[in-house]
Amino acid sequence: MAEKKMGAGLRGMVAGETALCTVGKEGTGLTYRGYDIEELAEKARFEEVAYLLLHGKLPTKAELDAYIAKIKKGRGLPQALKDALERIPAEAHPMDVMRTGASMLGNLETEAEDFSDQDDAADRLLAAFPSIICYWYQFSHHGKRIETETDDESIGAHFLHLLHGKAPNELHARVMNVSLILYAEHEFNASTFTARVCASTLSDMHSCITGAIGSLRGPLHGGANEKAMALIEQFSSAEDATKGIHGMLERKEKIMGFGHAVYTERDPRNAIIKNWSKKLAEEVGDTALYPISEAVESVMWNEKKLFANADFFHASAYNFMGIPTKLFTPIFVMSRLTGWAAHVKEQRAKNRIIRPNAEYVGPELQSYVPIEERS
Ligand SMILES: CC(=O)SCCNC(=O)CCNC(=O)[C@H](O)C(C)(C)COP(=O)(O)OP(=O)(O)OC[C@H]1O[C@@H](n2cnc3c(N)ncnc32)[C@H](O)[C@@H]1OP(=O)(O)O
Ligand SMILES: O=C([O-])CC(=O)C(=O)O
Repeated sequence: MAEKKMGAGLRGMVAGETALCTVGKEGTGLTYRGYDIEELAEKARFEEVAYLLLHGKLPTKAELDAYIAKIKKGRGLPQALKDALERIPAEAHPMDVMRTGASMLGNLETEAEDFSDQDDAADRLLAAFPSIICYWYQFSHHGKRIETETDDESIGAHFLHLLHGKAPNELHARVMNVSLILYAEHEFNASTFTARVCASTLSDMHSCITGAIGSLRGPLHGGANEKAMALIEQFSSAEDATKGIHGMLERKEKIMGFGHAVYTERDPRNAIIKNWSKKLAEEVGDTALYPISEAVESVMWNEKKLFANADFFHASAYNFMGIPTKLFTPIFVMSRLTGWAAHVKEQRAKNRIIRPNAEYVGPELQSYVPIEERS
């Protein structure tokens, strides 16, 4: 019997099982272990969601307190890692810094071969990522060697504190919390699939995460939030954006932060982050970025029936909190680490090496030609 031909990009193919997440059920849904994203974004702390993904259930109060204490303890960086970060130039892309940080930590705190400390490896990366990116950023851009151990209760506040040198206000801490929840998990997206393929060879946690960071970096995936910012910044007003996007569509250019491989009607994360972006716009008195973003959204829907994905309104939201554009995708890493590591654990628990086939489209069998006879 002929094998079923794969769709381009494996679109629509079921490539394995997961108990972690449903994406696009009935066109729009998103749940983490059965909990709806809208409810999690409204009521939960990111640390609870991390625990839910990594440990299979929402934590009790005592479990959450212990988990937060563990994360706080993991914020310090080994000297060898700081030395490595100090050698990375300011011009480097921060996603490359994240990739190096994960990999270097794997050299210094290698996971046990039997994976008995896989939870510790994941929790350490969760705690250390904000420290890694901010240590590098502050050293390379401002010549400062910062102390990365803060007393902030949340991972989002810890990041903003290290970035701005002071604890964030309540609104900013809340938006970071929501943002980290929204980005935490998304089934078999490209970066998570990368992590699972790596895990299926029985490789170590740090290799899986390092590979996943590489996949997330691309502009068709996590890198889209930075590209969305660059797009919005091109325009001076909502009218200018409307005209500009029409022109881009006529020229068949891709509009970053729109479309999705799975959702067909809307990305449920968009309305949530858009709402918070609006609140931030009011806080800073913005009269440009938010209306421009809405204008882009409206043209994309009216002209192409393409909706904003999770990345689009994250751009303005992060900008309003004073986060440099090039640090946008590293925030995605700080969050998605939880989904990646949970998938690594899930893959390991019921493993078979992931090794699909390819349809061969190359030349027929041919004879080797000695080099002196080749034209
Ligand atoms: C958190 C995340 O990772 S979400 C995704 C972030 N990425 C982006 O925002 C990048 C921009 N978007 C895209 O490139 C795509 O929509 C993807 C990568 C997200 C999904 O890709 P696919 O599932 O392959 O969608 P596909 O490319 O088949 O889109 C269908 C049609 O819509 C068009 N389209 C899709 N997205 C866009 C877009 N952002 N701008 C303009 N046209 C688009 C395609 O060109 C295609 O048109 P065609 O049939 O005439 O060729
Ligand atoms: O699911 C995808 O393909 C991309 C995405 O939205 C995510 O990873 O959050």
